[in-house]
Amino acid sequence: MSRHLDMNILVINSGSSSLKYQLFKMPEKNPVCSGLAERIGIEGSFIKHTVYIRNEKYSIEETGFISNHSEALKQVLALLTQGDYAVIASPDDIAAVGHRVVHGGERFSGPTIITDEVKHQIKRLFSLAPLHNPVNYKCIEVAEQTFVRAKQIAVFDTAFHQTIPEQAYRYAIPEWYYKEYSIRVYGFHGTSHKYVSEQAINWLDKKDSKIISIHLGNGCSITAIKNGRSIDTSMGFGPLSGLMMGTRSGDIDPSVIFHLMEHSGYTLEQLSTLVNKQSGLLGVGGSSDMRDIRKMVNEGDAAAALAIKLYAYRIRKFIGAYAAVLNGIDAIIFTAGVGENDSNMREAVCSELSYLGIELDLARNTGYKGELKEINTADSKVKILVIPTNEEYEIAHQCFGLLT
Ligand SMILES: Nc1ncnc2c1ncn2[C@@H]1O[C@H](COP(=O)(O)OP(=O)(O)O)[C@@H](O)[C@H]1O
Ligand SMILES: CC(=O)OP(=O)(O)O
Ligand SMILES: [Mg+2]
Repeated sequence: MSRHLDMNILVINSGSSSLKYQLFKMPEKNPVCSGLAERIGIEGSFIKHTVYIRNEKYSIEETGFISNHSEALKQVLALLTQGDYAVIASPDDIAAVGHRVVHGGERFSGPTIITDEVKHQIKRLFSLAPLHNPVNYKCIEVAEQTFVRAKQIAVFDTAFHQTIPEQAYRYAIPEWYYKEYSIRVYGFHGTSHKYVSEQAINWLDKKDSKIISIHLGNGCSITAIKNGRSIDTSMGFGPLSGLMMGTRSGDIDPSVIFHLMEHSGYTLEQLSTLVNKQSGLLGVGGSSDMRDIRKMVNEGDAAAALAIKLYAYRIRKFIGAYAAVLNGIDAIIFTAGVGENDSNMREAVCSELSYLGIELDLARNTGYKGELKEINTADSKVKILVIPTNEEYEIAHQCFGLLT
């Protein structure tokens, strides 16, 4: 199946629990191949690799525990270059590798060629995005060693949120902390919020648009988007605040941290582990994976049922807040692993939002086929859209723009 291609851009999207990749022959939107390594670091890891030839797709799945992202990436590279499902003859066939990098601080507002200095900046931000930047950095190093002739390009999750106004990005602490330590809201999942909101704007065919984009993956965030620009978002200084997530707590009163430090002798590292890795769905319900939680709920598990309630409640609360921030809503978007696939979660979120003009059509809420779908009733004032995110295509598109 091996074939030679020219302007190939390989995109690596390392999330907190998964590694996704797609290879594009730009400017074509359809990928040459795509894949996903899931449940990295937890039981039941697997890699699914799919090759697209004309209108057919051919997939293989490899199972076996994958302990970390660099191991996952090495397996991916073997799939790309060896065996029946290989799509490139040699690593030199890749012109550029686009890397999703989660935290770019205030410095990066667009795609950036990775130099030693850029790597230094990514490293400096490790402590602010501990589940992501170290993994993103590792993937850059593995890619540099493998694709020695390719340009390595970073596309930052924070870039889309650089339009957030001061009243939303500043915390109510003395300015000195902003000036000296750059403490402010940065916001994350920007590539995803940008991509899905652009699809929604096309769908609405409306010049002035007020959109709430809800990204529910392992990490979760919600963004208020006015006329295509992010004006507020639930994640802040790091990808920890806001919604409840797979293993992250989302919003938590900082007094809880002070209390645990003072009375239980927790170290900084233990506290970071608690709110980043032991909380969210995992901490409340017993698994970080929504599919497991759903199974547990079906088996009558009360903790898993509570986890779902908390998760949906927090999203509803933010929709209310962002309706106020935007002074109205034209559309809400559900995207990413949970947002796209979990119709029960969409139902739980949309229930009791009719005062905002959000009316879900239960029949349309099912049978999602991986394409943009409108799931509101005909009378609903607000469109409810399920839109598959495609961070990889967005990254390839931005890399292509930078190179050409
Ligand atoms: N069919 C499904 N029903 C419910 N949840 C799902 C389904 N498919 C995937 N998910 C959930 O999506 C989440 C992962 O989303 P994803 O966007 O891939 O995460 P990330 O990119 O942050 O690693 C997991 O919690 C997983 O359980
Ligand atoms: C920023 C973030 O939380 O990313 P992910 O959802 O991929 O973990
Ligand atoms: Mg993700």
